[in-house]
Amino acid sequence: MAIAIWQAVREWRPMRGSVGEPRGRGQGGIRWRRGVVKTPTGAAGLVMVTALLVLSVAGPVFWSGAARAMNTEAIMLGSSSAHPLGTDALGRDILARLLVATRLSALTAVGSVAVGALAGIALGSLPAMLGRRAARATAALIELLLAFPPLLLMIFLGLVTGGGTGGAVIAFAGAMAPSFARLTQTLTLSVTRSDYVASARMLGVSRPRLVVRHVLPNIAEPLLVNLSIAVGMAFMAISGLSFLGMGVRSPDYDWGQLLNEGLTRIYDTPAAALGPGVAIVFAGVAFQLLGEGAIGAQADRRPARPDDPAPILASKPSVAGGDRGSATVRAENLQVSFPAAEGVLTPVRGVNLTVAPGEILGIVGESGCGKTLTGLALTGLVPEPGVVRATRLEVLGQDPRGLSPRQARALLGRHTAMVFQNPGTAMNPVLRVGSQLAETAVVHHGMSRRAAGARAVDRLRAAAVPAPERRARQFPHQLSGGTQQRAVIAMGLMGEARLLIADEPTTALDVTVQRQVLALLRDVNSTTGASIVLVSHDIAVVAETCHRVVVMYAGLVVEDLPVDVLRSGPAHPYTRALLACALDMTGVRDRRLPTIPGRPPGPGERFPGCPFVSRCGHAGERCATEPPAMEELGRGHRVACWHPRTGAP
Ligand SMILES: Nc1ncnc2c1ncn2[C@@H]1O[C@H](COP(=O)(O)OP(=O)(O)OP(=O)(O)O)[C@@H](O)[C@H]1O
Repeated sequence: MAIAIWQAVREWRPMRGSVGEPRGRGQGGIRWRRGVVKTPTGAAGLVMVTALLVLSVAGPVFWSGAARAMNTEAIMLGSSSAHPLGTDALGRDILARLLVATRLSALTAVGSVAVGALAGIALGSLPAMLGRRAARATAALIELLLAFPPLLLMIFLGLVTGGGTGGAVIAFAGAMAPSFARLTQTLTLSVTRSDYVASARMLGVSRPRLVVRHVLPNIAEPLLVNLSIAVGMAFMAISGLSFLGMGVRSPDYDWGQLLNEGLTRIYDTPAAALGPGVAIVFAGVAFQLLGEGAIGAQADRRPARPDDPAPILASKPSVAGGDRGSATVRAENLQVSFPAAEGVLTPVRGVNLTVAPGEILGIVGESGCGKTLTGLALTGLVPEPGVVRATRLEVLGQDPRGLSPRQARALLGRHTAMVFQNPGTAMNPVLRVGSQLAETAVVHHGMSRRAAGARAVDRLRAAAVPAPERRARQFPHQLSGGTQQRAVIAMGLMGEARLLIADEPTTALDVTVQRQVLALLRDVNSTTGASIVLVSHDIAVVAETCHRVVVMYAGLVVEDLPVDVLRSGPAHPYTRALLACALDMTGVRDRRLPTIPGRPPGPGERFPGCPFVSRCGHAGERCATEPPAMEELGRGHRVACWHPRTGAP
């Protein structure tokens, strides 16, 4: 039994779960619970835990009479149909006592975990609430407590408290609290680095409130999983203490005490020891399975590996210094629809895309394929009465659809910048360029007008605007198109932009200025580490600027590929046709420019198979009837085509 306690306490290793992913309140929990039931281990654990719960409630109600009834004529009887586990030294039925003891065993296990977890969570959260020095001292205290072997700590606490039921509870709680404190500290740290917490902090939320409202709800899932496993361990450990005489004492009794009594007659009546032993193992396994099931459910909720983009750039530290591991943008089954006289129009029919930190993603496709609306949906700017739906939509860790105006300002205003096609309309014509830029810093960063003005000039310089001091004093119409676009990009740089969405930023510019603006975007990306989504109908522009390209057709992504694969040979006939149509300035000048015959389906049209079928030279029967699923071709290259091509276009 001592070995069992040792293993129970020693094997208690808190497991980390997924954190920092803000979910719609309640929804994540429901999916989590459903996930637990769906996994075989989780379902088995749930059934076993429910059985234990029922027994701990019903046991004392139905069997306490039998458990108490002494019978001097039935002392120390062996197993029989009347007493399956035999009787004890006072002639009491051991099975009845075992069933009755379920309640106390469960109460002590759950109670000790509750006390230990509360103490651990409180201690582990302190570093995030306190000032730097106090936080360091708390972290050191956690380290110190962790240095004590949990078994020794438990026995020590058991002895100090004088044993008994309360002593056993405190002993196990004290042994597990340091591990829980460490777990909470680690999880809290990862969440406090995320942008939504940074935003809340910048908005003046106090540290304790930050932890209670923003951090703890986001780490609740992994904590709960570990709690479940800890309860299983507690059953074994506290039974072990009782077995050793350091836990529950007469006249109370739990499974450990019954095991102790049974073990003295293991050779005569093995069932008397076997019964409590099986009960302890059953409870331990039940909570362990439930915890494992919850871990499985968490893992299932994470996106499948192939959907994760292969990072093309090493992730640069973002300006905001935030959640570096996660994607800047993640959209799954993104749809944008508009009510219309002829029914609902859905120009964006189910886009999946991910933008990694520091990545430049190009969205390319013919006019009307839904590129702009996709970009607008990411920034919460889809015009009324447009409806945005998505299985998952995250921009810098938050769903732009669920944000209050204040939150949207904090997220989109500070960390996201939009560069529009027409720089002339992107700036207020009656305000000087410098004061427009400064406005952003005053509103979002509370800068003084003077400091904001100085920053505006600095940012104009960073965006390679010539004579920035003079330009800052001018009105937008006094600037050339290229300089206007630079000024708009500079406006995006006023905050701590981690995501720049540039929608056809060079379409209104001549070729020379176009190249300069694209070079500036690449520059911004490499110097600030900001991710960029570049929307363009021009595949040559995208190929020149981006790390990765998403090709859209009729509101769907038909190909998602690294730019070198785009150059060497994309797989979708549509992408290949787009490339073939691209203007080649070095090519033969009198060559007739190829076009793609036909037109894409409109936003109100339905198609049972591939949307490109009517224009594709390689289409087969299946293409007209069955929509092709996105297939992984390796190296982050995915294509939705029944007949993907290979080789140079
Ligand atoms: N407010 C709106 N109401 C109804 N339909 C709209 C609205 N905005 C866009 N659409 C339709 O959605 C479709 C996709 O528009 P979107 O601007 O996203 O395409 P795009 O690929 O960016 O094209 P372009 O290159 O011409 O800008 C178009 O057919 C357009 O008519």
